[in-house]
Amino acid sequence: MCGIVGIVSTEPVNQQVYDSLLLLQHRGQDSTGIATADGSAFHMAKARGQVREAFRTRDMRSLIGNMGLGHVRYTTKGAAEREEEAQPFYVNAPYGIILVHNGNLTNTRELSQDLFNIDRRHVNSTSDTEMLLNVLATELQGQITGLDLDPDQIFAAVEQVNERVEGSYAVIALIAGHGLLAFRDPFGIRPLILGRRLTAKGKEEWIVASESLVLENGDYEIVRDVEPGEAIFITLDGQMTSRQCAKNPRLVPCSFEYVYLARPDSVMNGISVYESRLRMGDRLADTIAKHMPLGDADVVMPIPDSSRPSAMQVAQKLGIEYREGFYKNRYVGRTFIMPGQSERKRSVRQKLNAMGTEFRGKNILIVDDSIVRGTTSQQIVQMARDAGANKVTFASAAPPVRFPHVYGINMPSRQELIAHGRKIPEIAAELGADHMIYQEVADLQAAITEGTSIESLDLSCFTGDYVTGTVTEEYLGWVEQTQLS
Ligand SMILES: O=P(O)(O)OC[C@H]1O[C@H](OP(=O)(O)OP(=O)(O)O)[C@H](O)[C@@H]1O
Ligand SMILES: NC(=O)CC[C@H](N)C(=O)O
Ligand SMILES: [Mg+2]
Repeated sequence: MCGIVGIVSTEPVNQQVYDSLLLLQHRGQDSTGIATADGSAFHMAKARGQVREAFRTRDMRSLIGNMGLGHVRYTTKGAAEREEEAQPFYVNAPYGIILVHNGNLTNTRELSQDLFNIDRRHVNSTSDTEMLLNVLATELQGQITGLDLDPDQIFAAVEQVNERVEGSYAVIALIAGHGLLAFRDPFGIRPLILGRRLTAKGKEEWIVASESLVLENGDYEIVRDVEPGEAIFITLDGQMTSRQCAKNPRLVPCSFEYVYLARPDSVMNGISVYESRLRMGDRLADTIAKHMPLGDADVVMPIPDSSRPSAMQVAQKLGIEYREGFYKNRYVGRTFIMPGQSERKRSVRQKLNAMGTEFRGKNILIVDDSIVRGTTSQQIVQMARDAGANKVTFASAAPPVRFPHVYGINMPSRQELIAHGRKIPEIAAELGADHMIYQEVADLQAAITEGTSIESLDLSCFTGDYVTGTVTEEYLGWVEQTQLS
């Protein structure tokens, strides 16, 4: 996942885009970029690292214009360390398009061949986003007849993009001299939400972003989530039109957003992330009660930050004291979304420290939101033991992650997943825990969708069922061989 934002205003947008990216920082830490449009001229600044360290005052000064977009990257395809693969990407024809993308395309092999052989386009990186941009540019080029561009032509181009591209994509693009285009894949796997506000002068401003907290923070009214398969076009003077551009749209949002990725204070597809985490805790407590004699835990402890709501709820439901025994260094970022296993491993130790008094002689029930590679949990169990814990039970608010996630989360190979090919007692042994308890898949689904009309979720990393057709055994093998770990 990455974080994206786009704004059409009547005033300069550079600071607003910057502020929005700061709020989306938890979605990507590898690199970041901002682009603005001033009339028909684009301005762009992108760099490796986090928002606060990437942009200088001189970058901000150069980002002039009343329409803009921004990106924070968590690499899933291409190289995390190469600055030229940071987003946004730009093509000069037709009109000039600049684009950001959250998601991951699963038919990049076919796309790169078609772009070269049929469309005669040169893609200068290994990024799937640059391919997506070139497909959009080709299709838009195919629609235009004269100098003008109308929304019908744009929507027809997005229809073609939806035909050619597979995987997950929430996209925002600026079309020079015309406006802002945003669209979401036919399954709405990755999030995108639309907001509006009036300026002091009574003019309408629009925003699209990955998460609702950005809208709330900027005092925007939440209009709605962009529908799966829907495209939205906002002209430079604030006229908004939208159209369904997919043949068979069906909402199948990514469950991992609710488990880990999104900020708890966001509402995504009408579901409060925080409340879904509380419900995960509720259901996990029932499973724990079934599998563990209650005397086996003196305290419930979260692994800060993401598991706090679920752990709190587990403690309350089981009537066990909630204690915070791990102190988190707030200056270390999220470890799971760091590129490279050695950095992730080192960061867990830097990030968390166990406070002896909370552990000595006690039976501890540790709750984390998810266990993926086991990088965090292995070290946590050891830290608990070193601090004098008696029994250590480890509970996960998500089911075992046994399959790669190919829709925008960097867990491409089965071998690196601690639960892959292991039974639960074997995972416990691997982590050094006395006992392990995982959320059931049906409970996770119910915890997220309860009280909504959402029928399906992307649960592929737990079940191995992929909603887009192209994810075959052969594809997964190819991803394992070629992608980052
Ligand atoms: O099994 P692993 O491969 O270690 O991955 C899972 C862990 O990584 C995440 O924490 P992270 O430190 O990224 O962020 P957080 O502070 O939001 O919990 C997640 O919350 C788990 O704790
Ligand atoms: N996590 C994401 O959304 C990543 C977007 C894109 N696939 C990239 O690697 O840059
Ligand atoms: Mg965590």
